[in-house]
Amino acid sequence: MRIQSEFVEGFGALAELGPAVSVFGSARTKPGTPFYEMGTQVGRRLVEQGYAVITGGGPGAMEAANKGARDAGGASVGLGIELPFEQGLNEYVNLGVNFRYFFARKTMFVKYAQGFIVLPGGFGTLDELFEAVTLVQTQKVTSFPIVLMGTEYWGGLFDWLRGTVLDAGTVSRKDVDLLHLTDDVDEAVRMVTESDEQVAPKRPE
Ligand SMILES: C/C(=C\CNc1ncnc2c1ncn2[C@@H]1O[C@H](COP(=O)(O)O)[C@@H](O)[C@H]1O)CO
Repeated sequence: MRIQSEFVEGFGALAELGPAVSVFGSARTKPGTPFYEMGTQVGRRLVEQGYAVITGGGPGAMEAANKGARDAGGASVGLGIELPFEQGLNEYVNLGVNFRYFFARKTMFVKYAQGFIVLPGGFGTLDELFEAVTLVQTQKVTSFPIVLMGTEYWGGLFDWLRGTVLDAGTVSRKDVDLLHLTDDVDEAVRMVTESDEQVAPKRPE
């Protein structure tokens, strides 16, 4: 069965990955733009801190993070998805797995990551962001940090959640505090790695 084999293949490919951070972001971010540069820096810094980088394996911000990770000599994972306008995995992926089903792929983003960094993005990125935060909120996964990068880009959403949504009582203070916001790559990487050290202080060499 195709669905089952996607889970089996994904688990098999990623089982030995070691510590990793999933990086989400727009498929439309163009090389040479500030957000693309931010993505490459994130990929690079994560690898320098001993983490593999997991992305959707596509163009834009995903490619940027994979490029940073690959150029820094680290594991650069791409979880590709079959789409009608598919472009294949970007050239900076050095461990790729392809999926037909979004839900099998999403399981891999969460199961093998110790944190999430979210670059500016559209519907796909928002879907991945809120899936991650819902799983943490409902304690279906360990409480991983979720860091949004780009204060100007995400500021409106962040303020809306902390204002309208919190005031309406549809989320709790604890829920909105799961999300962090910064422009600083080192701070973003520190937030995900420091929390991981607290959760898993000893990792086998
Ligand atoms: C839109 C274009 C190509 C799409 N190719 C994708 N390849 C892999 N993963 C993708 C793709 N598009 C979306 N995703 C996933 O959603 C997130 C980005 O979505 P957004 O709507 O662009 O923010 C990303 O993290 C992927 O996991 C042609 O440019």
